[in-house]
Amino acid sequence: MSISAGAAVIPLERTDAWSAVLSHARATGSDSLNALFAADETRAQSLCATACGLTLDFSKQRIDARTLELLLAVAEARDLKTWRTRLMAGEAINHTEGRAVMHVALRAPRGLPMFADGKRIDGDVHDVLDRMAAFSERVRDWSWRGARGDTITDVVNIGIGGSDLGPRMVCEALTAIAGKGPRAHFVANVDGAQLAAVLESVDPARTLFVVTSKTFTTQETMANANAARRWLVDALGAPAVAKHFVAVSTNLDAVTAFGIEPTNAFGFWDWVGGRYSVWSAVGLSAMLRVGPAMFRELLAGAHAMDRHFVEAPFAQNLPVLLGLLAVWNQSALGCSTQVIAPYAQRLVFFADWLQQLEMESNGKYVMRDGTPVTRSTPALWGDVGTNSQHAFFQMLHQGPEVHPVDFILPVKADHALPEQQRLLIANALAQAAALMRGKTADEVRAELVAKGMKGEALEQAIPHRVFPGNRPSNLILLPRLDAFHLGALMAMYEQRTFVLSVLWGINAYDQWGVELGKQLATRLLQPDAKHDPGLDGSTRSHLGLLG
Ligand SMILES: O=P(O)(O)OC[C@H]1O[C@](O)(CO)[C@@H](O)[C@@H]1O
Repeated sequence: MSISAGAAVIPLERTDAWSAVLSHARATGSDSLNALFAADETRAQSLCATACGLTLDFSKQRIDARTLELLLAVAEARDLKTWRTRLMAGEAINHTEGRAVMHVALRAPRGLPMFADGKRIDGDVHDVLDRMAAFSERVRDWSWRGARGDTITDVVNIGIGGSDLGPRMVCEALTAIAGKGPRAHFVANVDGAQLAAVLESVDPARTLFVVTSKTFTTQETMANANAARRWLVDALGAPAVAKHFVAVSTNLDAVTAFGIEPTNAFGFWDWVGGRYSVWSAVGLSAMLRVGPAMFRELLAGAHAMDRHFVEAPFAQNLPVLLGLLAVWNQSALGCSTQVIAPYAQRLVFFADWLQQLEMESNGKYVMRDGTPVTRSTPALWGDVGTNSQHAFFQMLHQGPEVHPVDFILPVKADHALPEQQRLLIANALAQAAALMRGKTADEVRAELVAKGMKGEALEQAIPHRVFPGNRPSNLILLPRLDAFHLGALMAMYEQRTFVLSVLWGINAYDQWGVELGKQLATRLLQPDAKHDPGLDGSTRSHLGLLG
């Protein structure tokens, strides 16, 4: 059953529910966060929700109880419940491609009936998972041998976008607690520097390449996979490909054409979007590194969050709250970007993963019915704390625009350096508090006078040291960065992206915007490109660079 593309979408900003939010915002707009906390010390408890072990403290958002009520009414008015039902039922909500969106089925427990476009899919999902697990065990227990009989010490994932960012992020996040396993390497960039560096560091006889590509046609991935195969064949001969290459794809014909045996191919389906695919066979490289048991824990955490998303009332529903707050910050407060600051070195690739998830999903100029969005969807960016405090936090504190921050903090560390964990936690809390409280000119003056400054020097110094404050943030706490809580965290953001798409009236599941550049790159590589009348003079003048 497909969703009608023609159904007119009313922009969020033109709905009565949103007008009510804005009227309230105008009436309370001058209330600072400091004043809101002074008036109600309990807001830290009342503006807080928990699920699957995660806590979302949103008391440092510029809202009061009434704002929240009105935002929840917006979710109702945008028919979020109906859309959620359509998503979970496997209807073809990706109407521009006529596809269901069923990454939730990839993490559902065995036996739970799941459907895509009316067809039951959970059996196929678990068949592939079981094959991945069996294969991973063989590599990890050293019964899988390379062409010369060697054990596999290194796994190289070749893929880009969703075929890279998810497994790379999960590997980085969980390797520290995963115990022994092959080393995992990730090659995404068509810049040969990345593949060359990896090939220099591994032994062909002990290396397994996992070519990961939903389409198996992506230019960068196929160029890297072909180069890796040439390198392997040069070292070990053509028959070695069968023992050193496996593939992950929905396009099994192309996999066979590449020369990878069907028994070494792990499939998935067109109802899995690339940026939502880490839960599928796309997670194979991560599973090889962390083991099937830990990978299944990741899936269990994500499934727990899916259940929470479906079952919890909106007022306590983490993805719903995050989506509403993001829309509030963007459309009511005019914030054009959203910052992600995980206070966990092991989440160093989290913002990268999330960027593709959010911006490839909701970075659209039209709504579902093809009419323009009324506001741009916010850019999302970030990096780990505390490093980012010494990079872009200056702008967050004193820049002219407000950029709301999600602070993500796993509380208990898995290393034996407790004092550093205390420092990390103190820094995360301090940054959120500083963004909110700011520092007034009077406070600065008092500090400088106490240091003996006076006169013109004092007056000139003051504005540079003032912090405007009143800058909103969420604090997201995980008890620990283990597979279950990582899965829950990722699924929470995936569902937040879905909520945003519903509030804005966008189809989050196509990505036509990546096509034009790809087409042009292919045209530029044609021998007669310099005669291509469709190319501008500037681009044509640089064609000589291609040699
Ligand atoms: O897995 P594939 O088909 O190689 O695609 C890689 C990536 O390219 C895109 O299609 C465009 O960037 C992403 O959606 C996808 O994750």
